[in-house]
Amino acid sequence: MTKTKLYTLALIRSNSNILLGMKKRGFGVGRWNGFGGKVHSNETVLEAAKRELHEESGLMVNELQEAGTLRFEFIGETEIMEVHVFTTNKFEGTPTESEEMRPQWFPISEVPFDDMWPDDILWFPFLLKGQKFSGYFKFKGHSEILDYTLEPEC
Ligand SMILES: Nc1nc(NC2CC2)cc(N2CCOCC2)n1
Repeated sequence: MTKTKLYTLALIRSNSNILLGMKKRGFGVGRWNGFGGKVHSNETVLEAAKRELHEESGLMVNELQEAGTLRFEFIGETEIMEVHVFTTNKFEGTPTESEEMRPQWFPISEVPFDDMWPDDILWFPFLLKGQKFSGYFKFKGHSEILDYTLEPEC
């Protein structure tokens, strides 16, 4: 019986730069990513996105824009990961290293896709154009996408 687990992912923009964090431990360790994680049972997805962003980067946001939804299946595992992606260019604070993440600004033209989750290069163009998206990815392990669907979502 497949079980869906909710996650958040926040991508912070500033002019032509995007803030990514190097994951220092746990799921996705060694890869650059936006900031996010599990949604707790006592919070909304939006509350979780703001909490995780602050915990992992030190940044505070009043609002986050919904950017898209990504669902991930892993061969041999029953859990589906449902990742709600958000973005904003309005934030307060200075990016600060946490136990989880080492933040760094990247020019949009220099996003280090080779050191990110393999799905990111596929949906980033939608994010950067401000076009909401919906994607489903079937992974074998943590580096091979067996197949996927990805479409704009109004
Ligand atoms: N960029 C990205 N790509 C992902 N791909 C799936 C693992 C194969 C997951 C993910 N996150 C999941 C955990 O919470 C943060 C975002 N973030």
